Amino acid sequence: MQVWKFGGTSVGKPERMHSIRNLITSDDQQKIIVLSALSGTTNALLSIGESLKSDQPNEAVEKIEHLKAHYDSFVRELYKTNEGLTKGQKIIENEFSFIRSLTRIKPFTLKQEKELVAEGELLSTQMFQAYLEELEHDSILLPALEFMRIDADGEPELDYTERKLRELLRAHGDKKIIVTQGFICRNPRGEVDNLKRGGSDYTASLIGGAIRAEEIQIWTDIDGMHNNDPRIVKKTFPIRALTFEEAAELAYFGAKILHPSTITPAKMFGVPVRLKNTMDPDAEGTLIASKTSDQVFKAIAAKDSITALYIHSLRMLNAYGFLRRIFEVFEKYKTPVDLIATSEVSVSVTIDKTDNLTELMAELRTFCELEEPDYDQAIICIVGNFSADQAGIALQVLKAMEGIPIRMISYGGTEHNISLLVHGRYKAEALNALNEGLFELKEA
Ligand SMILES: Nc1ncnc2c1ncn2[C@@H]1O[C@H](COP(=O)(O)OP(=O)(O)O)[C@@H](O)[C@H]1O
Ligand SMILES: N[C@@H](CC(=O)OP(=O)(O)O)C(=O)O
Repeated sequence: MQVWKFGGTSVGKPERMHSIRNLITSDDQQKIIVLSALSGTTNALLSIGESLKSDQPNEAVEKIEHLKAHYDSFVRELYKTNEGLTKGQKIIENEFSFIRSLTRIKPFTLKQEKELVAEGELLSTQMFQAYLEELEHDSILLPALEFMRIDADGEPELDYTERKLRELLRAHGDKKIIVTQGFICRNPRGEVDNLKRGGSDYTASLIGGAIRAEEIQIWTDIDGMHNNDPRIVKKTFPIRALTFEEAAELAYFGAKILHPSTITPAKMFGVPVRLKNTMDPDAEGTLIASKTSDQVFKAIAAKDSITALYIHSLRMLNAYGFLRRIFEVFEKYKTPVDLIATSEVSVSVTIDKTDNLTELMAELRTFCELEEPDYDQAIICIVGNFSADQAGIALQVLKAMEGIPIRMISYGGTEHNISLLVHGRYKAEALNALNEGLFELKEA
């Protein structure tokens, strides 16, 4: 069985839903179809939540009716028959009456916000499955809230998903097309929760891993993973093959096409991930698996809003145990460290989670000297084959970066990654300079 995920842009218009129906029914293979919310919906729901949090119910109601009008016209174009349309309208009435009911709950808490934001996927999947039913496709909707759960740390419980999905598929596994929601899940309290923004990719790979799928396909609006961020750099091109490790680095360091955690479950069970373009289904896309090409420079990504901490030992030279003590503090405050640069008496690290920064820094100050952190930094991550025996690789990178100030460099952590820390204001310049300096670009 394959798992296919369609993102917001792929379901964002009625004609796109028509196209994905053609895609998923073009062969006879059984598939699990994971859908995101219609593009713009998650942001619209979060904005309604903001109005409710700031106790502005009238503003929220206005936003709700505006969003509902969009869905009303969407279903008028989606369905072909009166029966289908009536079903679609009923789905919208039900879900919007729940959304309206949230405006009466005071105070509006995080629990309600999570319920509100889940409506995007609940709407898109019900509407799409009703459309499949209208066309008499052999399909069923499996509620993700019945098999997707996170633990107290927000980590998905893969064993639970595996067990629950096995039961559900035993009961409904004869259906050709099994539709489910991306992004949403339950938490240990049984409440509705989610896998964070862009989390539908993660849902697809968790399902793919849990059922040991033949392949996971992520369908979006571009022909695969590009060698650089196409939103910032003009001359980018798709990469045909990446290893799990390379793709994970790129996703973690900002390649928005994939949620940062997507690769983990796929890699764990060796399930290949293929990135495909809904607007151009014949384009080859990118295959993420165990093999790769031996090209030196493969791709670049950038991660924003990074904070750099500069930590100095009070004991100066030969201070063994110093690193352990520092990292225990990061562990205590559940703050992952991305880049590290060390000298004999100092360590510089970067973090992107800063919710405990004041406490973390206060604790470090009990045994270290700290400089003022640098905020608004960007990590530029270059992925490729950087064999330790090959000369000149770092030189090429630094040459391309000539004229752009670099704050930190990480080289040698693996043979596949070079990371640079620059101030956020140099991010676009760095991505463009590296694109020109490291790739042979064909004229468009
Ligand atoms: N390296 C990259 N390769 C391809 N796309 C990228 C890359 N970096 C950023 N993107 C952006 O990711 C977008 C697709 O991701 P996303 O908007 O989350 O899609 P979806 O709504 O289908 O989930 C593309 O339109 C592209 O602008
Ligand atoms: N709808 C959610 C989940 C998601 O993954 O969306 P998309 O596939 O459009 O990135 C979000 O906007 O975050």
